[in-house]
Amino acid sequence: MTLDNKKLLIFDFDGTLIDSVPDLADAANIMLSQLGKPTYPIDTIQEWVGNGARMLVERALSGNVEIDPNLLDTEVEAAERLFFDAYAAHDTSKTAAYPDVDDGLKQLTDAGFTLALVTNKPIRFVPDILASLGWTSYFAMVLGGDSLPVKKPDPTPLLHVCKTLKFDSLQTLMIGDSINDIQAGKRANIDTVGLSYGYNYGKDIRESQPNQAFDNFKELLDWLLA
Ligand SMILES: O=C(O)COP(=O)(O)O
Ligand SMILES: [Mg+2]
Repeated sequence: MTLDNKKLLIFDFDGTLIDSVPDLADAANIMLSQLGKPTYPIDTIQEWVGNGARMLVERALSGNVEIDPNLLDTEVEAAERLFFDAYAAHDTSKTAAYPDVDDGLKQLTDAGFTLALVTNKPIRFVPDILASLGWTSYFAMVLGGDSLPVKKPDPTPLLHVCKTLKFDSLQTLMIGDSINDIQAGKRANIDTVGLSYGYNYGKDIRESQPNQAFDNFKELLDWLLA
């Protein structure tokens, strides 16, 4: 892979730019307590993040990354409402940018890259979190997990961003912490960068064979801005 022609950087959000698991875990545990169910430590809940809020709720109700097949839709929907209420009240309480991201987004913008955000997080939560970090103006386009009928690892959200912003897949780089980001990139014929510090079901992102992998945002910046 060469960086020469890369113009559009599509970033994942949770586990890539922000450490959001403390707030997601609090919201999941508030929901579980309200339902009289057992709560879980943050390290456990971290391994349930990656496929959007609905799946996090289903995994929390199951107490496992594998979803209990006996869960009822009505039960999940009621739990999801409780989770959404709890997360809306706490989506920026403990959420913080990873080191070097805040300044890095500015440096990448100044260097002429176009930035976009594609997260599996429900879109309703994204604008407030971006605003709380002062990042709204950095992103030419933002898609949430429910902005389109399908989410990552489906390639559709990435292809939709490329088409809307008028870049082809060869001009684009997908940067994320999860196998879902890497698979979406590969299926869209977009080169991928894996970041190892986020949430990937407890697995090393290098197992997903991204084109490049870095252990912190600073290394990514040094490579992109070299
Ligand atoms: O909400 C999730 O499950 C993961 O969100 P992400 O796609 O920004 O990592
Ligand atoms: Mg992520």
